[in-house]
Amino acid sequence: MAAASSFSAAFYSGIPLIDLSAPDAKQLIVKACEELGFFKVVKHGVPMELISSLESESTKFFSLPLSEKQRAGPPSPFGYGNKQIGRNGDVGWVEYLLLNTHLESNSDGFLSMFGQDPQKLRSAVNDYISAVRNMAGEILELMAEGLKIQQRNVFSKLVMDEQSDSVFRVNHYPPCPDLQALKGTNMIGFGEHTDPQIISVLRSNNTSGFQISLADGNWISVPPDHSSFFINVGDSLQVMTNGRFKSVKHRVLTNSSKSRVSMIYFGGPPLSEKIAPLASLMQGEERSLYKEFTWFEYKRSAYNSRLADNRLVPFERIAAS
Ligand SMILES: C=C1C[C@]23C[C@@]1(O)CC[C@H]2[C@@]12CC[C@H](O)[C@@](C)(C(=O)O1)[C@H]2[C@@H]3C(=O)O
Ligand SMILES: O=C(O)CCC(=O)C(=O)O
Ligand SMILES: [Fe+2]
Repeated sequence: MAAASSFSAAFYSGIPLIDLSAPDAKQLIVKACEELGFFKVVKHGVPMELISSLESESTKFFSLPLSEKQRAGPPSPFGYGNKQIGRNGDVGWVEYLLLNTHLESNSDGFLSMFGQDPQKLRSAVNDYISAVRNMAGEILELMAEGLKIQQRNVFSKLVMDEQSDSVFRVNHYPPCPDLQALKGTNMIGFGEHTDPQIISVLRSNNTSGFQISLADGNWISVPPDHSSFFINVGDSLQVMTNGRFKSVKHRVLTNSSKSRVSMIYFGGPPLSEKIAPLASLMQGEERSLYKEFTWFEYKRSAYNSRLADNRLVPFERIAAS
């Protein structure tokens, strides 16, 4: 397993904090998406019981013997995975469940293998996804309003659509025993990458490890907060805003003594949806930085890439000289 090249950075105190109920939320969200592509959300309205219930059902699942968990894998692309991320050679100190948000679409009836009480995990996942999807929709509407786009559902309709190709993931990072031996070096739990979709909504327990990369290339550690959500701008939203919003590069480093459990909703558009910079956001002579593509085309290309690759390069327009 790879070690991160630097010591884990000190906690960063500059993460934008958005109170979803505040009147200035939309302007602050736009600023955060332009500067970092990342922010923390409080007063989000998602009941803590839903969050705790999913966390405890997931913890029960990950405590099962490996042989039982493996009955729900390997992820192809959905299912239980251990250390291998994607199918192109990436590895991390992590085990996970990767699910289609339309639970009935998950292959091979693997949902029925969800531990001792499959129904409980299944309904915890369903309730959680539906609450978080609504919150993502609300945030995407605030983004459109903050950008002064007339059609306030221009982004939200993509993830709220019945055909939306959204994904849900629960990651478990066990404490990393090799850490002591390596004295102060952190192993990679989940290697650096950007998320391909429109928006990612992350919630974790109180274990540190999540880092984002700033524009200057420095990595900063995000203080964990189990009662808040963290929002990542994904590649597709960067394209729709013609680069105005930044798809944030992030990674997870392991912890030597505590396990980390995170749950991430990746809000993606329907497969047939055409993704391109919105004409209404182009100012004056501004040129489109990206070629139009369907989400299906982007996804196919993304799933053939390595985690750390810049997946937008093949879709960039060459600037005219
Ligand atoms: C290495 C890979 C894993 C990934 C598919 C990919 O080929 C490149 C993008 C990766 C990523 C990152 C964000 C999400 O965790 C994810 C589910 C996604 O949509 O894109 C993963 C993919 C995965 O784990 O299958
Ligand atoms: O587990 C985490 O905290 C983040 C993982 C992540 O970035 C991902 O699954 O795409
Ligand atoms: Fe990610």
